[in-house]
Amino acid sequence: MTDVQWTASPEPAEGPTGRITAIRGAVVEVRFSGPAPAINTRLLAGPEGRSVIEVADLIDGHTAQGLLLNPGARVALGMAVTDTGGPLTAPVGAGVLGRMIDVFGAPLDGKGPLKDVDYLPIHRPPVPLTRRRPGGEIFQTGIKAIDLLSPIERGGKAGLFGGAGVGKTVLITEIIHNMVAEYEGVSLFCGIGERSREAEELYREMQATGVLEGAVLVFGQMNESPGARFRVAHTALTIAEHFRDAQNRDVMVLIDNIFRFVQAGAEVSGLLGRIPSRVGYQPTLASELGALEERICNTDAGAITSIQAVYVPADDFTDPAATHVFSHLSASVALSRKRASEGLYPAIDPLKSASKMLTPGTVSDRHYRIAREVRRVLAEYEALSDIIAMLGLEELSEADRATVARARRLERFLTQPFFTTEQFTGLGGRFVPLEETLTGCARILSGEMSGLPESAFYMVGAIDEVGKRTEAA
Ligand SMILES: Nc1ncnc2c1ncn2[C@@H]1O[C@H](COP(=O)(O)OP(=O)(O)OP(=O)(O)O)[C@@H](O)[C@H]1O
Repeated sequence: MTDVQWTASPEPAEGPTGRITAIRGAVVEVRFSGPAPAINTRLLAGPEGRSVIEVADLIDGHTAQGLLLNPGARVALGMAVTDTGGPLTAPVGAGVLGRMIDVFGAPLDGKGPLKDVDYLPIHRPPVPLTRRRPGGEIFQTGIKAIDLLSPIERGGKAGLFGGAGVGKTVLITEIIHNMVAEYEGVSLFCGIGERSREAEELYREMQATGVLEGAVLVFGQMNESPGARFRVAHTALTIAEHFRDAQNRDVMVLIDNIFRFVQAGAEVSGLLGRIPSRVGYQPTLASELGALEERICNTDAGAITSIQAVYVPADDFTDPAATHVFSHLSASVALSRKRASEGLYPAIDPLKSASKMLTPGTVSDRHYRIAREVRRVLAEYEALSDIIAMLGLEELSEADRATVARARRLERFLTQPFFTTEQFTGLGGRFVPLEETLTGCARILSGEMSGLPESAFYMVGAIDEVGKRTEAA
């Protein structure tokens, strides 16, 4: 850990001191002569208080067990520990805009200390139900498959689910690209347990596209301690809540990857010697996730919209981490390995992706009808796929063949070149307004385009491009 780390938080109050009596990896036991500090209290140890410990358990009235949050810092038996009397704090206010910080609020961008910030505790109860406001509006992403089949709610929570390497990070970066520039609120990106390279790339890209000024980046990447990865989401949410509550602004919180939050919680639980629960996860999974997710909500002051990438271990969508995250969301976009292997990017599975916004009263009737029809045609195609594999297309009835023709064109039309993948696909990105996506799907569904080659529909933006492509060929 760097020197700036501990200077990021305000000066520790001169509180009661204790002594370290045991060290087990990142877990430290501290004995106080007076009463032990409360759970979640921040303790400081080592030279100039550089080692930050968060109290996790109380062993008896005088002894606390805590997690060392910065692994580079050294602690030793007998070392003095100061009780700061409060929890970890996060910097909030205009001074964090345009900055990249870590879980302690320390700058990671080399631009010097944060100015013009206050500090707030990172632990807060969720907003009571009476102060919450329902959403109801749709956020356009410009990504055809998402806008059509799992529209994202303004002030809602959306999850991008997928196994390793199916395109979660690419998709979330594209959403940032398409939405952040036009978004009038504050964007907050929280990186949890992913590669540091991705953090650096995102920072550079946001700087290059000029959206960094209205954004905050908070990182606890995979090289950080489990405690830091576990708490970084709380730091990020505290910053988001402050923009909402104190400045009445809308905030978009992008999290890559919420699974790593659950995973860090499992590591912390293991370090503290708690008995694991189903599939090795912590017994407190549901409450930990609930305490975090429930903080993301709308109030009269403003809306927090959140888009979260969710890693699905071994592509098993019944994994407890994935199902628990799923239960908090208003829209879920499932990425499929099969589609990725066929090059159908974004590899969104139209039948598994869903949104509670896709109901007649919320989206337009046209949107609802077309989305249902697209799903129906694709589901029929899937049901026919075994017969096609065994007997061939020729054995199908005329009506089924027409369905297959439409489904295969729809599948290709729902692919899209991304701005953020331009360097390696060589194709310019496309932002497709919802109306154009609907028109394209309606035309394919009507059968009027079944005469055109399937390849003409692959990696296009709006439907006019299909015609232009066939004319040029
Ligand atoms: N929309 C896309 N267009 C073209 N290629 C893509 C697209 N999405 C993903 N890919 C390919 O898939 C690779 C993996 O994508 P990405 O890193 O987003 O996956 P991930 O699901 O975040 O993986 P991990 O779980 O390992 O972080 C990319 O490097 C790229 O080659």
